[in-house]
Amino acid sequence: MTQQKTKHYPQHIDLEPVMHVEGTVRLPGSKSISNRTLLLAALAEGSTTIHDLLASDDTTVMLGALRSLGIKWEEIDERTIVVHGNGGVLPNHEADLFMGNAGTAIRPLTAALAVIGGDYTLHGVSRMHERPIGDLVDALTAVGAQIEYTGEPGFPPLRIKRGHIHANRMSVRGNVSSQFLTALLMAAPLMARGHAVTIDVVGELISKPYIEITLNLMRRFGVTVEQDGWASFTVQPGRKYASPGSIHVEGDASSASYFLAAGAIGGGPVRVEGVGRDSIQGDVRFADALERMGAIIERGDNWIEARSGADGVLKAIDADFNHIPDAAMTIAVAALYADGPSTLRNIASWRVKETDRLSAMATELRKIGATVEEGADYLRITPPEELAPATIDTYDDHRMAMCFSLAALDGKARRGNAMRINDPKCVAKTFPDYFEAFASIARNELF
Ligand SMILES: O=C(O)C1=C[C@@H](OP(=O)(O)O)[C@@H](O)[C@H](O)C1
Ligand SMILES: C=C(OP(=O)(O)O)C(=O)O
Repeated sequence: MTQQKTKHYPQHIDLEPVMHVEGTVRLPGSKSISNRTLLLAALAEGSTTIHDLLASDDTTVMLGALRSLGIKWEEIDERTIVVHGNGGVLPNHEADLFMGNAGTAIRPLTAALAVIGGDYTLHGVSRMHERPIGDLVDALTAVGAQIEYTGEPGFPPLRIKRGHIHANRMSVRGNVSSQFLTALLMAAPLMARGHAVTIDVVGELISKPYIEITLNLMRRFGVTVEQDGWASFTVQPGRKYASPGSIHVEGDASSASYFLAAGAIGGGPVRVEGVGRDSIQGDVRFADALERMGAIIERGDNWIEARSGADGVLKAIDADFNHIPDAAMTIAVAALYADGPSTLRNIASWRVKETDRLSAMATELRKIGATVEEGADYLRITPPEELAPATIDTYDDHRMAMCFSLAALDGKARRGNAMRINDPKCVAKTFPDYFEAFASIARNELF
């Protein structure tokens, strides 16, 4: 019943040093677009054919949840799914939903289920039970939702019952995760029955480009949100989701970052296909950061290409990465090849993702010889004279595994090394075939 095919991974992968990278990679579908599209299609009137949907752990849990809720969908082929929307009504009023570690599944579903009402339990892997959800639950309970914590207050698991929602105006904090605002926005048309619903953001809003993805996809499903800067968002009464008929999922711009960085470090050109200059994903701006580091970037409608600059040495960077928290992890590893210390600022949200990424990143970069200063919300990375071979722990975090594969690359300033990546199966969260794709751009045997 799940879409993702089971794949077998070894306990660790040993990467040989890579002398040169070059080639083209077709990206898997965007996780952020896939999971939003699945939920919007389920809530819409009519059937939606979704092309190039991501097949990974995060979409598998969303598809499984929709099926448990009584939403019908079928797989046409490996990359195409048809979801039969049920117009904002869920056939099953009771369900136990396993959400893995997918923030893009549990947060939007919590809001939608709390508004629709029923008897639902949402839980996930142990790390999911340490990832905050209190700001979203507070926003929903303040307008009449019934949500209980069955474990630690502020964290999943959750039990959602039928509440009495009266939401003309609601507010949510935006400084821990933008996914809470995304969740409320996607549920807002279900609340805007006979009156408008305004959502005010309290304090700072992080990861803003992800809100743009949400608004863009809601618009494609027929609901326009009125926006007052980043401070408040209004859905007018009577707006309902309607299927656009068919929708195409862009390639994942965060997944693109590993290949673009590879091209920038290891010669290139490396081209990614599936995202381009018109992408709706903020993470395409990762290419701008690489450009600042001296890489040569070219962009087409549906592709981006990176290669090393004229002297081949990456320039150190000091920048705010709040807008691209996921792709910024790739910059942290690219910084190993830079001509001086790099500073990644305003990335406190790293602490509450798949692992505490500030701490994990600092620990693993040090194994390769870097000097790392770990602040509350920043990392300062000074590359070593020479990179050391290392065994990298991945903390059940797909991005740790994917980023650190880059340290096998030969750069102009520093040579790559044999890298052992422990527990490579964690890449299945968003990119089950990552290591095959990485091997396809290595111009010597990788394994
Ligand atoms: O809405 C989304 O699709 C996402 C938002 C970001 O999370 P935060 O808003 O928690 O930073 C990002 O890190 C995550 O991978 C996907
Ligand atoms: C933070 C991430 O995931 P999630 O959608 O679970 O928040 C991520 O993919 O880097």
